[in-house]
Amino acid sequence: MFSISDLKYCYPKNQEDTIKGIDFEIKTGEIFGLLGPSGVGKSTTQKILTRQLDDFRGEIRYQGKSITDYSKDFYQDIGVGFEMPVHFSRLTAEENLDFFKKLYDVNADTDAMLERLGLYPDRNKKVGEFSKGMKVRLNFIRALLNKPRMLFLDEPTNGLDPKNARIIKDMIAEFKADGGTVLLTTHLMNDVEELCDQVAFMADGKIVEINTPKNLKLEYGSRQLKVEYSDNGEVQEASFKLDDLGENQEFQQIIKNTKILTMHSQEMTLDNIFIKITGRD
Ligand SMILES: Nc1ncnc2c1ncn2[C@@H]1O[C@H](COP(=O)(O)OP(=O)(O)OP(=O)(O)O)[C@@H](O)[C@H]1O
Repeated sequence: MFSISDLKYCYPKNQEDTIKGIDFEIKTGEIFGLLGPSGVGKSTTQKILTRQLDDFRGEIRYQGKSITDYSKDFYQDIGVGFEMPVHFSRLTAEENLDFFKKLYDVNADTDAMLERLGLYPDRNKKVGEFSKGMKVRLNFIRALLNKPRMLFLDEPTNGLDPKNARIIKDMIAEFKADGGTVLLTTHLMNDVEELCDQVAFMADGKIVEINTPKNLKLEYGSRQLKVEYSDNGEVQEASFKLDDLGENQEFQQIIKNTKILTMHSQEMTLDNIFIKITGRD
């Protein structure tokens, strides 16, 4: 759906490129996670792909055509959830949505979304009186109000309580199930693990790794087996490499002569992989 080749970008007042030649592809129907520590260029990449920043170098193709060859029809196709919710604070939630709906050919049922995200009772309240979490939820509805085919989300669950974060994640998964494609930026590795088909790690304006979450865990995981056993009434713990369990005498001895309490293969968490790849917490 999106194909990005050798993308570079320098902010007008900066000396150095913020995006330093990145390549990736987002396939139709997948959720692609763009990850990395603060300041590496994730939001800048999103802004370029959504055509908020021009003057990039390299090539960006959407549905096979360069994004610079699209006119306003490009915006009919995409939905964008900015990191910082931007609303008209003197208008009500409903007035905000009605305003933005007028910009599009097709409109979604926003009442149903307001209901689902618990905002329907407050739809006639001025957005200036909304809490941060309410603004984030309204922002998400705005991203979906034109029934987009491609959704750009920058930290969509930021500042939400677990219940509302759950609803947003369900809605993202449903969007994908209905054939939608998503570019997701987040710091929350649980969200990545749950939602993303592919992830790209950025560090200092470059992509340093692209893979599926599962492959990353296999590649970076320690592949250890942790065994908890009872030996003469005393609880003990031991870890073994999964790869040579068959030949490991100590492991064989524990299996034969002790009572096994628990046994778990140890996977690397995405949080640890993130730190390992990007070198930053
Ligand atoms: N308008 C701007 N003018 C100049 N430099 C900018 C501008 N916006 C962002 N930058 C710089 O570009 C770099 C990348 O910023 P960007 O917002 O893309 O990072 P990010 O990875 O999205 O970070 P975060 O996770 O904190 O949102 C940073 O060094 C930032 O200071």
